[in-house]
Amino acid sequence: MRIKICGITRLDQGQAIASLGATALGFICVPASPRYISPDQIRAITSHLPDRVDRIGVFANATFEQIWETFHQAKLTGVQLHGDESPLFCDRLRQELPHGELIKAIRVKNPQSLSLADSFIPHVDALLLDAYHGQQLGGTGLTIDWQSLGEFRPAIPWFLAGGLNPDNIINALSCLHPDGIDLSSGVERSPGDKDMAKVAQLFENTRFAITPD
Ligand SMILES: O=C(O)c1ccccc1N[C@@H]1O[C@H](COP(=O)(O)O)[C@@H](O)[C@H]1O
Repeated sequence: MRIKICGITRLDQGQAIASLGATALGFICVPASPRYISPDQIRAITSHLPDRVDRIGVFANATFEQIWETFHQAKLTGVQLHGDESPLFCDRLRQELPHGELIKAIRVKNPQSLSLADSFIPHVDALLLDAYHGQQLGGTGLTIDWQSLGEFRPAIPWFLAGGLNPDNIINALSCLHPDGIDLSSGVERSPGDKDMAKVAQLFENTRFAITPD
């Protein structure tokens, strides 16, 4: 199972989280977010990470040019689209960033949200399900009703996100079997500042779900 820790803003924390076993780190490229980090600041972190760790930029309704430039400038390996991007937009990104992993986030509001997720399957590499919030796009700490995802088995890998933390992760993974999990606010002291004790606890509590290389 992949473990992505999102909202990284500090090199020391990024490196420590990679050492604990994160398979991916996420960087928030959404200017309105309190976890925003500039492309140059991301690069200062990504340049000092082990190659095995994926570096994912999180965007929401950004232009193609903004994503393309940030991807290269920040030395990212993937892009997470967390806004209202269309399948057509995903196709274009995939064409122009052929080596980048493309993850489409869907904010789950109702059963139709899962049909929307399915409609992206031919256009992206992975899906990510996050909780819906009326005003905020992500990093809300809200959880999805996991029971409502019982039938969700897309034909491509998917991440479970939304309000996950060291305390609820065992319960979440007893209900669902995602290919990956993604956490942000559940393992931080304040936006962008990770709580390393909580991150360590998370890895301890998910050890049962991690298959050795
Ligand atoms: O974290 C943010 O500030 C953010 C802003 C805009 C879009 C996405 C954002 N974060 C993503 O939200 C989910 C869930 O976060 P949480 O665990 O509930 O705090 C995660 O995928 C982040 O990448």
